[in-house]
Amino acid sequence: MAEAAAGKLVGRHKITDATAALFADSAKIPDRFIRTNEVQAAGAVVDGENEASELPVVDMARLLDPELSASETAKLGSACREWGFFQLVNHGVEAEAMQQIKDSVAQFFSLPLEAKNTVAVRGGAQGFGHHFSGGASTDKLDWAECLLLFTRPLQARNMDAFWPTNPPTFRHALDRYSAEIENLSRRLVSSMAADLGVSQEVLLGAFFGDGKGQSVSMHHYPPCRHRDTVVGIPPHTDTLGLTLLLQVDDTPGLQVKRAGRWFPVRPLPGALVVNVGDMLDVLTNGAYASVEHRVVPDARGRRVTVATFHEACVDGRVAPLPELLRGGEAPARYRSVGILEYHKGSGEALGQGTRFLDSLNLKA
Ligand SMILES: O=C(O)CCC(=O)C(=O)O
Ligand SMILES: [Fe+2]
Repeated sequence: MAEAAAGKLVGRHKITDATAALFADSAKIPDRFIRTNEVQAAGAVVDGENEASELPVVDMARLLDPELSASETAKLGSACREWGFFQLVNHGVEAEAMQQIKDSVAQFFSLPLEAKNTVAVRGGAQGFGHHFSGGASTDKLDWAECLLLFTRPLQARNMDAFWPTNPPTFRHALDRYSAEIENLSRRLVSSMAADLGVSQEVLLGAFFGDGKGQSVSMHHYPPCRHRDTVVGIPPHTDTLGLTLLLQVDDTPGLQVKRAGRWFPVRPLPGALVVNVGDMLDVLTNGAYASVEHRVVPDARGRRVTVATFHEACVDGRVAPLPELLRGGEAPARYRSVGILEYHKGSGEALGQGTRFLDSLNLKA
């Protein structure tokens, strides 16, 4: 949900003492958090026991193996087209880097509020606080705390203001994890280029060329005794290009929408959950789907996650890749938009509870 420019347009609230007390004991939920109507209107949840409801699984080791690569690339492509989501196993992120970021983020969220508020939001996108507020329920709050930080390009980091020094491992852990995830994303995007039949150089440049942004959004969803009345994160699509989600514990909560119903994601041990964001949907001219998802808090366990977002554009524009339009032979599904207008538009849309991608759709 995070994007660089949105904070200027849509506010993020600080976490208050009253909210911290509520998150520690959810016996009685105040009005500001009660969203029963929204929860009911969002639709039915599919029974997670049904095997057919499982998210596709993609194996990075197979993508890199010359003998297995072709079939695994096809699997990756169909996951991005059909679901917009998959679990990535054997991703190769160093085990120690994974453990460090998990421990550091979990420890940060366990601190008293006063310590967390040393890196509180200050009117912009970054820092510790609630999610972006706005949309259909402007006055309502999510059942979650969030620490959002810009990690790339390196000059976008505002370490003094927003990077915690408590726990002492935090900054190093995030720096290392950010680099690991960028490297992994490069490998994934290369395989996506192979699946799409477009130049690897162009797609890699779109994501990782000079100045391209990476941001990391860390979430803590406290348990809630009245989970059917509150919202962890409301239904949304990710406005940037590609998201890789690390689930720190095995508490479920993420749900993906498919054919009008919500499919719970059951975290595979050690896997990352990857999803297509709106920018990649536009770049692929709609071939890859940016799909709605949401988070429902658990009744008993807390849930901690680390979502890493990468933005993507070509020559400063978010537009279908010319290769996919085959010199005008294939109709463009989306109009082209400059990156600044894109960020501004998605920030405004978020505030109005609409989706900026829809305004780019030429077929709508
Ligand atoms: O925490 C999660 O499971 C999902 C987070 C998410 O969807 C987001 O930050 O955009
Ligand atoms: Fe998301």
